[in-house]
Amino acid sequence: MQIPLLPDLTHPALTARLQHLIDQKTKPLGSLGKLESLALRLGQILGTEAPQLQAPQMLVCAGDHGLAARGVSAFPSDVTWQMVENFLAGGAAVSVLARQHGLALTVVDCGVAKGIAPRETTPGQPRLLLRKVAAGTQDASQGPAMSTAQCETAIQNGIDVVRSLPGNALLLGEMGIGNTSVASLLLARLCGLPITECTGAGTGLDAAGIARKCAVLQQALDANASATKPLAALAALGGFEVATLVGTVLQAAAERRVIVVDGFITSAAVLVASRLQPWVLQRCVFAHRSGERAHGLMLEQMQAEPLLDLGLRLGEGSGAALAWPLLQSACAILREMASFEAAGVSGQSAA
Ligand SMILES: O=C(O)c1ccc[n+]([C@@H]2O[C@H](COP(=O)([O-])O)[C@@H](O)[C@H]2O)c1
Ligand SMILES: Cc1cc2nc[nH]c2cc1C
Repeated sequence: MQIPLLPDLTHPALTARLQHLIDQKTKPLGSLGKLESLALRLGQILGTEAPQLQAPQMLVCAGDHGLAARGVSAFPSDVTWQMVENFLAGGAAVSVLARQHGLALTVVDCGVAKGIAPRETTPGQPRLLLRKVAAGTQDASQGPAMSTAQCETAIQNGIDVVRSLPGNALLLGEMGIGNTSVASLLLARLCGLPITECTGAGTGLDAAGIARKCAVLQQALDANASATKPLAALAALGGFEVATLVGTVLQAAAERRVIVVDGFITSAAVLVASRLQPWVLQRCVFAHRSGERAHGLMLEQMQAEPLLDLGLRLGEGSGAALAWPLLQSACAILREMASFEAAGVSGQSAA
């Protein structure tokens, strides 16, 4: 496995030109709020004053977790494969939203416990890729969830999947019963935070359930105490879908694609990727702040400002899909909105 190298995208001349263009549009300075910083970022990522999003790809990575047997989720592991089938059949939230917004949907079996049967690819329909490293991870409360080799294979799978996809925008989603535990563990380990601050309800645990989850997660941290570096932490505490996502983030960032990050779990993958290659964050748009308690904390650790705050806590890429029209609008504003000069509108404020 070779971690892709990323150049720094900071380009003061382009940034200044983009900011000037945005400021000269027919509107009071700053009045389009976060859409303005979004437009600036998209221009920087795509390296142009006239950004155009092409062939957007929604990638949903799925995997199962040995930890789930310890009662850390409100749902059983079988829901992972059942939802994969639902994604492919077109009935899940992400299926509906991807259809609505014209996002090509690819579901990747990164390590679902049950065998997912291959199927024919029909153009315009959700696609299945089988990249299963193993049938679920080991129980991280007893030792490493993955071997180093398994973790590297999953990262490489993510790199290869992105290489095979067209377009210049990648929207990230995931599915895996137990994977809020993975995200909490990675946040605690990589940011040095107490597990109680990093742990929440996931699919719907009550207060007593969260307390039990915290106790199990503390055991996982203790059982993997020496795994402190990003890759070691990912192997010891992570999941196959999270490691695959790390690979997709690294590759998409290296190719200068726009990366639209969904919720708590996809953000955890970005956190790991950014510890391997800090410039990754320049290529990311954080779609929303999840209702999962520690997501705000995780975003703060990356100094990330999410676009939406709708109380979503579904995952699947649903928040990324919902934010997509904002990215399209930001590009259209940059490309099509008139300047004061072109429209003959007086650009001087009276004050
Ligand atoms: O994306 C989020 O912020 C998010 C927050 C809570 C739950 N989820 C989804 O719920 C599943 C994990 O929850 P849990 O309780 O099984 O750890 C997994 O399939 C995620 O897609 C996702
Ligand atoms: C039903 C269900 C759907 C999901 N989608 C993403 N995570 C999920 C978890 C559950 C339980």
